[in-house]
Amino acid sequence: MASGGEQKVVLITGCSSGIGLRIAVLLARDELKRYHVIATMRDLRKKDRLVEAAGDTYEKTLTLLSLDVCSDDSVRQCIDSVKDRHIDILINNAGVGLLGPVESISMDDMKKVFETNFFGTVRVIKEVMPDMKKRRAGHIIVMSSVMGLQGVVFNDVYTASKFAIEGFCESMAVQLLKFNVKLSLIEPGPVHTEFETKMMEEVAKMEYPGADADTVRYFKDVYIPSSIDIFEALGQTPEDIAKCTKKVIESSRPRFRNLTNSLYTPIVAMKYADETGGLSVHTFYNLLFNFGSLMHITMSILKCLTCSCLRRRTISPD
Ligand SMILES: NC(=O)C1=CN([C@@H]2O[C@H](COP(=O)(O)OP(=O)(O)OC[C@H]3O[C@@H](n4cnc5c(N)ncnc54)[C@H](OP(=O)(O)O)[C@@H]3O)[C@@H](O)[C@H]2O)C=CC1
Ligand SMILES: CC1=C(/C=C/C(C)=C/C=C/C(C)=C/C=O)C(C)(C)CCC1
Repeated sequence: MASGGEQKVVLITGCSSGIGLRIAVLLARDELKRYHVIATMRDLRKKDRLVEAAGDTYEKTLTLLSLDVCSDDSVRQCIDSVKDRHIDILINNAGVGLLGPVESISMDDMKKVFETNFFGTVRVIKEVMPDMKKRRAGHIIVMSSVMGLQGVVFNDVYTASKFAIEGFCESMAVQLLKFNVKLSLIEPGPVHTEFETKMMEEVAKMEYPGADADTVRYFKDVYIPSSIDIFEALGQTPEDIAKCTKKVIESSRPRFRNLTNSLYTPIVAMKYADETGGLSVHTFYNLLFNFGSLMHITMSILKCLTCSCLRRRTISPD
C-alpha cells in the first residue's frame, strides 16, 4: 500500500455512497497526487459505484478496505492492515439517519443510531488516535451536521447522536491540541444523498404505531412537506461537502467547526443570541406550524439574512 514520499494517507469510513464516496474520489483525483486514500465500507459488495467513480485512480491513489464502524474486530483488523498503522488523516463519515415520532421508534432502532453515529465514530478514533498522538501529527475529521448544533423536530434521536459527537469532539480537541493532532467537525445542512432517499422510503413504509393521530398528522402533513422544501431550497451536493472537506484538510490552520451551508448561519446564530433557548424553540415552532405554507418565502428571507459577514463564518465549496 502506497504511503511513501509526501503522500498523506487518508482513511475514510462509509464510502459506498454519498459524501464519503465523493470525498474519497476527490482526494484520490488530486492533481498533485498528495493523497493515498483508503476508502472503507462495511460491505465490499457495494464497491462498484466507488470503483467506477474512482476511474484510473483505483488501486493507485485509492485502495479499498472493509470496515464496519459498529464492530471492534472489523475496525482493529482494518487499521492493522494499514502499513505501519500510519494514518495521517482520518475522516469519520459513516452515519445513519432516523426520522419520525419518538413514540413509534423502538429503543433498539434508537440504539442502532447511537451505535453507528456516536460509538462508531468513537471506536474508529480510539483505534487511530494513539498512533497520531505518538507521532505528534495527524488530523481527525468528523462528519457532524447542523443537527449537531441545533435540534430539529422529529429528528430527535439523530440530532441527539450528533450532539453527542459534538460534545465528545469539543472535549477531545483540547487534549489533542497538546499532541499537535488537529480535530475538525464538518457541519452540513441538508445534502442530496441516499441519506435523504432512505429516510423518505422509511417514512412511506411506516405506520407509526404508538403515536397518536395528531402527532402523525404533524409529522406527515406538516414536517415532511416543509422538510422537502428545505432540501429543495438549501440542499447541497455531496461534491460540495467533499470540496469543503478538502479545504479543511488543506488549511494551514483548520477551524474546529465548519458549517458548509451559509443559509444555516442565522439558525445557529439564533441559538447563541438567546441563551434561554426560547428564541430558537419559538422560531422553529412558528416556522413549522404557523408559516409552514409560507416556507418558500421563509427560505428567501433566510437567503437575504445570509449577508457576507455571516457567510465568512462558513466554509464554502468554491
Ligand atoms: N445527507 C445529509 O443531509 C447529511 C448527512 N450528514 C452526515 O454525513 C454522513 C454521510 O451521510 P450521506 O453520505 O449523506 O448518506 P449515505 O446514506 O449516502 O452514506 C452513509 C454511509 O455510511 C455507511 N455506513 C452506515 N453504517 C455503517 C457502518 N456500521 N459501518 C460503516 N459504514 C456504515 C453507509 O454504508 P452502507 O451502504 O453499507 O449502508 C454509507 O456508505 C453521515 O454521518 C450523515 O449523518 C450530515 C449532514 C447532512
Ligand atoms: C430548518 C427548519 C426545518 C427543517 C430542517 C431540516 C429538514 C434539516 C435537515 C438537515 C439534515 C438532513 C441534516 C443531516 O444531518 C423545519 C423543521 C422543517 C422547519 C423549521 C426550519
